[in-house]
Amino acid sequence: MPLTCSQLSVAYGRRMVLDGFDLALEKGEIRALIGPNGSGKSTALQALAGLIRPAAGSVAIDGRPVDAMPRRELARHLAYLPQQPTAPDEMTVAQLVRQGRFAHVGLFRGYGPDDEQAIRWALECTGLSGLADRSLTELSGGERQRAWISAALAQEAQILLLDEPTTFLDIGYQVEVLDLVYRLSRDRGVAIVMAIHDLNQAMSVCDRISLLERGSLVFDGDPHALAGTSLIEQVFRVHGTFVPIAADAPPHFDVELARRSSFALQRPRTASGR
Ligand SMILES: Nc1ncnc2c1ncn2[C@@H]1O[C@H](COP(=O)(O)OP(=O)(O)OP(=O)(O)O)[C@@H](O)[C@H]1O
Repeated sequence: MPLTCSQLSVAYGRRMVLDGFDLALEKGEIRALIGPNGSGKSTALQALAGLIRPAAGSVAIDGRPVDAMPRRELARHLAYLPQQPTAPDEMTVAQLVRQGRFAHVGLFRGYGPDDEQAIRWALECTGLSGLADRSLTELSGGERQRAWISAALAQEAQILLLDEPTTFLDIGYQVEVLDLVYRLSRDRGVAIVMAIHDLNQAMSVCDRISLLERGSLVFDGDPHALAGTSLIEQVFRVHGTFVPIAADAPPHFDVELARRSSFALQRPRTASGR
């Protein structure tokens, strides 16, 4: 079992934002973390990455607690891509991706052929080989997103935590990233947890789905099982139905667009009538 956590809870100050979160991530599994804004997805990913000290519970990789693991060793097992990563403006794509190898090089071992190959592979996978010498400021939002994905890939970790990896991407690159995630899991046995807002992409690509509501896990199971519940409607406060799309694929959620507003757009008139 590459990544596990049990009864993981995180508080910011006195406010508990993740409460009793459980995960048992298998080798090669793709797990979607879904839930409304502010439900705790990013917090869960940060806690899984060992970046936040939990108020309770613990995270382990192959049974070893991550908080006892030296950072470099942890980075060889686990790559984490936050929602809004930052880097110095002048950094080039190649430099950023090169940094992804930091866990594999050290005081006594510089960059070798293996590292150069991993960097080339990571750039190719994200279609960035031609932009390697561009600085990050000279990229579009989507290209920058792919540069960060590339850096995470160069890390060649067996566990990949991705926080909304398709957010800034056009539909073509969204599909490419999801295909890449699928190939990494199936061909290389990489276990992936990704926070994602597109429910139907999660239904199509992921083996299992964890649904969070106000910091609590309200569902953990496969997409077919989720489609058998009314949780999506309840948790996201929408109307819709799951509709079949193909015999061998999980159904997709067809949301009903009510074209109604829950708040008045018209400003109340004053006594003067204006
Ligand atoms: N550094 C912080 N300090 C205090 N509260 C925080 C901090 N980061 C997040 N929160 C709060 O914790 C809760 C969970 O936030 P989190 O970012 O994990 O949600 P999320 O599900 O990833 O949301 P989104 O879909 O909007 O990205 C929210 O109520 C948020 O306001």
